[in-house]
Amino acid sequence: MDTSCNVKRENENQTIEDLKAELHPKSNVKKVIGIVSGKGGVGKSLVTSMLAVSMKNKDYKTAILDADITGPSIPKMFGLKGHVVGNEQEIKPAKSKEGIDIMSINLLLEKDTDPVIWRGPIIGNIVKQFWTDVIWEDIDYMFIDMPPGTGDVPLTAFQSLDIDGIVIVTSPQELVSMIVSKAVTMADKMNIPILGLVENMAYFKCSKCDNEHKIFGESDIKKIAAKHNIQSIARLPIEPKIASACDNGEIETIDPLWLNPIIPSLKLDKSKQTKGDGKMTQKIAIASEKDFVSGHFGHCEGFSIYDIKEGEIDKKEFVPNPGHKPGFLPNFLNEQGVNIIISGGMGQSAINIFNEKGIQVITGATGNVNDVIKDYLEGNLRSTGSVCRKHQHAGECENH
Ligand SMILES: Nc1ncnc2c1ncn2[C@@H]1O[C@H](COP(=O)(O)OP(=O)(O)OP(=O)(O)O)[C@@H](O)[C@H]1O
Repeated sequence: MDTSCNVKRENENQTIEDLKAELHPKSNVKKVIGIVSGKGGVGKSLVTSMLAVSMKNKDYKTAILDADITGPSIPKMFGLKGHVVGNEQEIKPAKSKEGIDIMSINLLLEKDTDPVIWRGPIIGNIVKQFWTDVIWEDIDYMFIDMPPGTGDVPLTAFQSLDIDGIVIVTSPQELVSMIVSKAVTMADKMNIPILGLVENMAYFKCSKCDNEHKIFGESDIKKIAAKHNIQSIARLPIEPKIASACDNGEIETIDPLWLNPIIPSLKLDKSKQTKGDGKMTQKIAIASEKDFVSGHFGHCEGFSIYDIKEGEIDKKEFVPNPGHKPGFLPNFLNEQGVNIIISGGMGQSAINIFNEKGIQVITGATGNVNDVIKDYLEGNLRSTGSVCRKHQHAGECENH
């Protein structure tokens, strides 16, 4: 027996597409990534901020829409205090120190400690207005710090904004498997791909013994990702420097290397790709002695140069060291198109020249070059900032 009534509910045939709000006519955003989590406090805003910094460092024009209306932490992480300017027709986003465009409810409140106690529909409307009324000018990547959870509020945000993909943030204290399943179901319903999974607070690296301690026990994040066919996983440690950077509004000073494993999955669609074309390729040079990282940049035997395409090694070649006159090698490697240089040690003047040219320097690396590049691609290689001083290896590290 058919127990359903024949009256069609209003909106029954309305597709999710119909609910999508239009960007302001003056806005132009190429790729929109939503960052979601099962609950508050797991590091969703941190990952949103670090992804924005990471893409900004790769020369993309980047923005953050803080849709976490009841717990807006983005302005604090970037040290933004002032109010945004706007009128009835349009609002200009605030700019971070490094030039990331940011919109958050905290930039509209009288005091940033004022609580936001509105209910779901009002919150949904504010998120929508951040999308429709703010001028997002020529943005390559917009990262949306979504409201936590998988309930009504994030659902409305998903339905009204044109999101290209989501990144899920979890922490080991959560019921990770359940949270990921819920987020996957929500994304499936919306037909939005899951681009990556970030496990925040995955371990603590002790500065004395250099071991990784799994404070919350072993995680089965890889199994969970495989179950849901999520390819890209990044792990963030519990890191006091991160906590103090968040508290002091200095998130842009934190090197977001840990998130490298998921960066390739953010690539711009071909249809939307314009000036960002090709930036998902990288050229990484490792100062080498045969197959090992050289301790002395200037006097190394040569450079193992890797072409990286979408996170994978596409080509590797060995380029002999053409000579170590001061200032010569950084220019030489720049001409080769190198974006990142990895070495055991390096002199400060060489580091300065690389920095001026926008080439990232990672020092303190040791071991086989193939292991080092693997560590880099998995987000596990950190720069110690090791600088060779004159008295240690005169001339060898391009120190003067
Ligand atoms: N990996 C980490 N190492 C050290 N501190 C961390 C780390 N991740 C997060 N924190 C700390 O936890 C705080 C909360 O993180 P964050 O604001 O990103 O969480 P959230 O999931 O966005 O929470 P909410 O939704 O409540 O805003 C940060 O301000 C930071 O101080």
